[in-house]
This record gives sequence, structure tokens and C-alpha cells, in this order.
Amino acid sequence: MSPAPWRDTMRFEQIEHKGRPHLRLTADDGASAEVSLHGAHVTSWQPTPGRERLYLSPNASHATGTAIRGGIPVVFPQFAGRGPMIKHGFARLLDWRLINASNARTAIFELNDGPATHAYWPARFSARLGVTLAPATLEVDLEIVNEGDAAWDFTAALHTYLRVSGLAGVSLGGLEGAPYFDSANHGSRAPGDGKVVHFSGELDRIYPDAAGPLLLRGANLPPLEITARGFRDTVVWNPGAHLAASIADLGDGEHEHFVCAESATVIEPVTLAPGERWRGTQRLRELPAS
Ligand SMILES: O=P(O)(O)OC[C@H]1O[C@H](O)[C@H](O)[C@@H](O)[C@@H]1O
Repeated sequence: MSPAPWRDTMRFEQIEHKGRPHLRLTADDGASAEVSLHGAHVTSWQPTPGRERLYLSPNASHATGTAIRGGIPVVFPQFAGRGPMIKHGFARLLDWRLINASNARTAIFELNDGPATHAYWPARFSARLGVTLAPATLEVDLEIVNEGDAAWDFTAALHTYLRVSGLAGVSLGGLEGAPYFDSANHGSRAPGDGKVVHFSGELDRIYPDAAGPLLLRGANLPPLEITARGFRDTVVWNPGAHLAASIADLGDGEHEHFVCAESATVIEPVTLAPGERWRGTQRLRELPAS
């Protein structure tokens, strides 16, 4: 049977969630996504009405200056503690502007440098996040431009929390054979072991020069393919029960309900000369249940 024809239209509504402005995108086929202007943070993606694919912590804070736990945090201009800035940079802490939600399928959010960003980083930049719905697909596109007159560098990630109904039986394929840095073990280098990733206990890995495609299975949902362009590395994270208990915005046992598959560029910072731009895209695509 051929797929239903895709009509190239999208409905955009400005809504409030937890008292903060969000944009809801709804496609003809009923697929939807929600994006908070706080951090240009995708908080929901349902490729089919009622089938949520992203995890959002019930205890997440949506207040300015804090990061939303779950969804797709935009990590920029510094990944984790790899530099002098606050962990994961400031992009996820600040309010972005909606600049375009009128073309067919993409909503675009922008963050420009100014007093709020200069408090963290002197660079002149613009960042744009595009969020696009297509059948069974969510595409998130991060573009960074050097708007200043000196070169600077950055690291970045789309820190995607994928919803699972329990960690037992969940696997992430596509990284078999890839060596990684084990951030849960002082960043020590580990060889690829030829196996898909399973989750039991804390797992925090950076796979350099390994951008997938990845395949999430066992979430009690159809399999999900994760592909990246522009991002060179992949980060995989779940805090495990012990670390999760110390994370204030995760409730009891909540670590069982997500795995993070992050399209990232971390190991080799990107250097942008004045006027130069960089682009990284992560695409999530639901595959037919096998
Ligand atoms: O708690 P956050 O600041 O959001 O960071 C959550 C996690 O992000 C990444 O996945 C890092 O690899 C982890 O080391 C970190 O703990």
C-alpha cells in the first residue's frame, strides 16, 4: 500500500505550558511537536496523536535560568564541563525568539548575542533552531553564525531524551565497534565491543566520529532511527538509579523512562571565522514496527 499523500501544510499555534510560551506544530496527518521558547527546547513530538516519543520529566523546571529536564535541550556553546563556561553552555537557559512559523513545515527560533549572553561569553553570534515535521519524522536543525570580527570556537549538542517504558530490553544500535570515551569512568578510552548498547546502571559515553545512524529498539514503541548531519560525535547517557536519585528534577525511578541519544560535536571544537556558519541536524524517524 502506498503511503498517504503528504499535504505540505502545517498549523502553528502559540500556547502556554507551565506558564511559559510554547509553539505547537500540527501536521495534516495529526503529527505534532511542541517547542518552548525557553531554550528553543522541543518538549514533545508525537508522530501519531497520543504516541509521545520524547521524555519530559514531570518535575522539570521551566523557569528562566534553569534547564528543562527532558525533550531536546540545545547545548551551546559548550558541551558539559569542557571549557570555562557553565555546564552545557547557556543556550538552554535563555529565551529564544520565534522568527518564522509561516513557511510550510519549519518553525525557526533565534538567539542572538546581547547582554544576556555576554554575561557568559563575549562572542558575537546568532543561533537558529529549525524544527520540521514530516511523516513519521522530526528534524531539528541548529545553525550557528559568527557575527563578530574575530574567530571563536564552540562545542554543541542536541541532547535528545527519547522516551522508553522501562530500560530492560531497550537497545541502541549503530555504535557497535565504535571506541568511546567513558565519561562515567574519568573519560577513559574504551574499545568498541561489537554489541548494541544496553542500559543497566549509569552509562555516559562519547563516541568520537560516530554519528550513526542509530536505532532505538525495545521502547515499547515502534523502532526509532536517529541520524545526524554536521554533528560528528554521538553521546549516549542514562544516569542509572544511583545518580538519578541525586538529580533534583528527576522523580523517583524516572531514569527508567528515557535514554539520551545526543548528536554532538564535542571532541574537536568547531572554529568559526568572522561571517562563517556551521550547521548540524538531527533527524528522528519512526520505522514500521517489525
Ligand atoms: O544534568 P545536565 O546538566 O542536563 O547533564 C546531563 C548529562 O548530559 C550529558 O549527557 C553528559 O554526557 C552527562 O555527563 C550529563 O550528566
